[in-house]
Amino acid sequence: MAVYTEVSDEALRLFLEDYALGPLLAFRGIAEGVENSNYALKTEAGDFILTLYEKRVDPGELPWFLGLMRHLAARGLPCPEPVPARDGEALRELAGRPAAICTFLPGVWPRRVRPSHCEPLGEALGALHLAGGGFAATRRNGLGPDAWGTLLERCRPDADPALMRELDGALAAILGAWPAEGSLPRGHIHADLFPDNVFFLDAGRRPTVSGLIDFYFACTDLLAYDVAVCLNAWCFEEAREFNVTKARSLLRGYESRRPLSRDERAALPLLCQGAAMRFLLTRLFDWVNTPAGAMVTRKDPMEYLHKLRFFRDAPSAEAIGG
Ligand SMILES: Nc1ncnc2c1ncn2[C@@H]1O[C@H](COP(=O)(O)OP(=O)(O)O)[C@@H](O)[C@H]1O
Ligand SMILES: N[C@@H](CCOP(=O)(O)O)C(=O)O
Repeated sequence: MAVYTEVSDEALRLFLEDYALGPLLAFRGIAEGVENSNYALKTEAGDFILTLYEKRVDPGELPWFLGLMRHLAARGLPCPEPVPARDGEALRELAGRPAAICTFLPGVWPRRVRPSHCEPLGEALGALHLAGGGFAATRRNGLGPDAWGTLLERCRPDADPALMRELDGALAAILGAWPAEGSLPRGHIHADLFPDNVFFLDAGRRPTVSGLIDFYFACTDLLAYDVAVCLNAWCFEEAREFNVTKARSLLRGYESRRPLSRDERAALPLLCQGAAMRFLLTRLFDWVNTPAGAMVTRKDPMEYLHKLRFFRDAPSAEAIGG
């Protein structure tokens, strides 16, 4: 479910009067997604996505997200491009919510990740990091290492004490070893580049990336941390074993655009533990705080406990594909 705010035909008609997109041809709510309300929109000018930003997105940060997407799209990255209205403004209001229209991207996200998806994914991530280079404004990572301790405390009252003890130990080890400020390259990262945020056109044996979406966790942080997020999200099998072939393909693709430094490569097992901790904690928080009966599918935190343990025990960067 991801239509939290309904839009009436009349409200949409009035909203579209501000744009030069021609008459409306079709309009439907999109069931996928969890954060915002998304609608597919077709006008004489083509296909678009209308997003109404819901409570978890800070309206003050929307200009940064939309600005980054505009910057990346202008540099050829296949990401949604905010569409300005006649007055030049893309960020507007509809049904009492901040709202924007973005370009529609073709393709589908892979329900089952194959090794052949991982190299093009890595290339697209490397391209994103390079293209982000010229975007001057920065955004702090609100779900970075300095937020994990607070998140852990917020989970503690409702979580299993043995799990909390394990996470206390793991978090202390991760934070104690985390790369010092300035020691690894930084830039704009996606920070949530999971399979459901990457569209492919499945052209035979070599799928091609046709879209990168959902930039609403994007921020300015260690570039290699984004690689670590992808190693977590793309390189484990259903039965939870790590697939080093997928990891090597991902890194090969990434390095074809942006080679990792020796220090970045050496830091990968630690960054992967950090990324596993981040998704474990947000999932755990949502797990204990989602009211019974809410129309949202909760994601399994324990999947990330398993990944955290795997990366903690990895003997070297080579063991995880680096
Ligand atoms: N630019 C786009 N082009 C095509 N489809 C899109 C686009 N943006 C979003 N979608 C569709 O909307 C769904 C939810 O989008 P997403 O950004 O993941 O939502 P949320 O932020 O609520 O999790 C996607 O799975 C996709 O089907
Ligand atoms: N990728 C995160 C959850 C964020 O969901 P999204 O629909 O906004 O990508 C996770 O798997 O925990």
